[in-house]
Amino acid sequence: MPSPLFSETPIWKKLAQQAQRFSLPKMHLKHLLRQERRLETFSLNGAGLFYDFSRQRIDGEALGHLIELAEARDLRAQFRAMMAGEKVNVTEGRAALHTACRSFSDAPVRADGKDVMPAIRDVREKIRAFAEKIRGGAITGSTGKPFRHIVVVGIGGSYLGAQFISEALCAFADRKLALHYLANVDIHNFGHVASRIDPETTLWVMISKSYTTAETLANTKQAYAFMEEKGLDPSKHVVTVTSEGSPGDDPSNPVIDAFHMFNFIGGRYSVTSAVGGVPLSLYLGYERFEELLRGAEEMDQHALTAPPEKNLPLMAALISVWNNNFLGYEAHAIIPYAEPLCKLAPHVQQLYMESCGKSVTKDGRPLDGKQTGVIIFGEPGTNAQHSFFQLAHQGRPFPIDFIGVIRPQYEQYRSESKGVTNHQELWANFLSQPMALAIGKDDENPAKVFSGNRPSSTILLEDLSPRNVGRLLAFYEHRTVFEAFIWDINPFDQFGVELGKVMASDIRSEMVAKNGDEKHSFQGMDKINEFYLEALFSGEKWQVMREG
Ligand SMILES: O=P(O)(O)OC[C@H]1O[C@](O)(CO)[C@@H](O)[C@@H]1O
Repeated sequence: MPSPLFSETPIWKKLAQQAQRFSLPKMHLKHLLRQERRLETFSLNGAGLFYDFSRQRIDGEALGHLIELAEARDLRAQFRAMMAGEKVNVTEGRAALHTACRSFSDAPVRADGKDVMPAIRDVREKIRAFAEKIRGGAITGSTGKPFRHIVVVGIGGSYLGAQFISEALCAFADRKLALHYLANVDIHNFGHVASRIDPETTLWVMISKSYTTAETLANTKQAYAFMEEKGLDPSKHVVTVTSEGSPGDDPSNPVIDAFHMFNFIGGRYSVTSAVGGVPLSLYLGYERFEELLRGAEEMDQHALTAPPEKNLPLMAALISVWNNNFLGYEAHAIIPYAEPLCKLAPHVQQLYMESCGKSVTKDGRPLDGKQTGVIIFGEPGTNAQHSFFQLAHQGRPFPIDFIGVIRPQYEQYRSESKGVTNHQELWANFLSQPMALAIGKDDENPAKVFSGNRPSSTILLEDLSPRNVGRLLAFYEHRTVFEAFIWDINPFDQFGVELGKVMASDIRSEMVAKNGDEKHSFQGMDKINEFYLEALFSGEKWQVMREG
């Protein structure tokens, strides 16, 4: 029996009624914030994170109904099924076992009846040994020099997670190693990287689960041509991370080493597999990668075992659904007041928008667009304050996650300006922004009125250690899947990326024909694309446009 559509459940109706109360002036956040014990009532501690939702447009009654929602949709049972290896990715007939990647327990985890843990432990061990050899100089490039540059080639889930973590933890990185990312097929990305590396001391890490992704294959070819042009032997400069049996898992194409990821791990959930493990262990050392895994494991266990009213990612999912489906916000910003988390928002953007950007339930029943994910974006504070916060304060409202860190990674720099350290200045803003958004301000001049009543949550970490970053990573992963479980959508497939790829393939065929025969005509294509292809190949139409 499929579960009823969320919008047809009694709890949906109750929540919709609750939401109406929040349009009353007395429910403005400036009043709600005066409630006694507001912070204590609407905040949680768990797995090393503090999650404060006291500045959300919520009260005890609405919260009670949200907890009821968690029970009505059986969220923890769905999460348990995911962690136990059931085929929760129903449209692709697969398990979603990213949590197994960071399990250090002796308990088996079965997918298709087979314990996946031995293979996962083997990969971890292989990563540890490999990273030690590269970092210690036991494996060198083809001219015998130790590696000093790592170029990670991959896109989407085979890139964004590693980039988020490597930025977050770069204070711990080996100073002798520079890390570069080559994701975009745009030749500017390659040119930029090529101009910053020393080819002889460069290790290329090719990451692709499928090894069919056009951008990654094009960049891999470019890298091979570059190495050969420099007289280097690619087999001594390349390592691959891919699925067993993929086109890249090819023994006839020798590489220094090959690491497997598994089909039960989705790209955007793969940073704790070899996808993140190889580049992060090279850059930070395996021990730090393992600390990250242990932090993620703590959050996994918390999400699995804590009851809904104490469960951080589950509560964050409930709040997000409340904001989206019942209060009508269509976007959500992630604003870390911590520069090392500068790539958190792009990572969560893919994680969440690829997972929750769906239009049907997991068994194919149509949903209206308002019943699935919102638009995620973000930038670190205080930079965000000087770019788009004008709109956040006086334009269209959107909920925000403010993320703060008590102790910075660089505690040694303590000079003061206006009587405070840089970190204290950062905190003054980190504290003022959610308050200003919530409370607002009246003014005789309408242009200076702040309507307030703009919701936000605050997430606090003690520091940016690998363990805490792992906890944060898993918090957002679980928040994402809990939301999907509420809507009954599949957060593990991504058919929405296919149509554009197919169309690109048709256009590519036209380009191939033109490259082979300059007389090839684009006539017969749709008129708009004909125009652009003419512009690309001849420049004439562009000329016409400029003259016109
Ligand atoms: O690891 P691959 O197979 O190269 O895929 C890269 C990315 O492309 C996507 O399929 C979407 O375009 C992502 O889901 C995936 O992470």
